[in-house]
Amino acid sequence: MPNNRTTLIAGNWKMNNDREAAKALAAELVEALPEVPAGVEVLVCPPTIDLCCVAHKLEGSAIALGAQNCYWEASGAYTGETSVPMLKSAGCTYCIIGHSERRDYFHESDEDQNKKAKALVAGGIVPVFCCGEPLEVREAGTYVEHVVAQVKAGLEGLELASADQLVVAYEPIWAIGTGMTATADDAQEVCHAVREALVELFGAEMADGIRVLYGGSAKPGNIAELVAKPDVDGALVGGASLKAADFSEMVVKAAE
Ligand SMILES: O=C(CO)COP(=O)(O)O
Repeated sequence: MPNNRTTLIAGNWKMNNDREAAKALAAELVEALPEVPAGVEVLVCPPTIDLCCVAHKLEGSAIALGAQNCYWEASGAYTGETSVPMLKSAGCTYCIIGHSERRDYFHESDEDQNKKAKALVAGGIVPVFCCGEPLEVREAGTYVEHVVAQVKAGLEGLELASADQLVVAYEPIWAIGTGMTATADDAQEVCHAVREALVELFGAEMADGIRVLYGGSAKPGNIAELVAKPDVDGALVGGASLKAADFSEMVVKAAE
């Protein structure tokens, strides 16, 4: 049965581009996507330092702005951190949390993600909550349990007034930046399990409206078959989001 979830194509620029390159990429995207196709929403997540200049370039466009990380306290002595109200005032409507790179390199826990998710929803920003298994868990065959446990730990106790207040992104770590995309069936299997976990957390009606994305070597050549799967509602794109031509092609293909 077709669902009424809007496909989300989100670019995670990670730690790439200086200020001028970030502005140029944003301007190229606005030019390439003067209108976003019906049924698709487009989001870019530049590095924190470039949020304001990219926001300026995106003004008046249909492309949304998101951050790559946040802290859960609103203000205070937290050197180097960025709060939810600060992101909001910079123009962000989304914020990625729990990316495997933050979990691995910066030792962020499920509990950290839970605090971030709650602070974001309370502050009116949509968390893009990432989950995904490393290669050894995939090979051991316990990846569904692994991802479901991350989802439950990261999102338990979160209070949602509507389904558009949360996005989940399934990103198998072995597929990130490796060129090894999960097959569309692999993506569907885990995205479906994620949705079942969301049913347990938030109830069936809410879970039916929450977008679940796939991420990991998503590109123009595989986006159509990924989003054709019933539980894959878009993609969180790394490398291919740094090229305006590739990213805009993905947006168009996701709409077809
Ligand atoms: O980590 C990712 C997006 O958050 C995926 O990165 P790639 O698309 O470069 O594999």
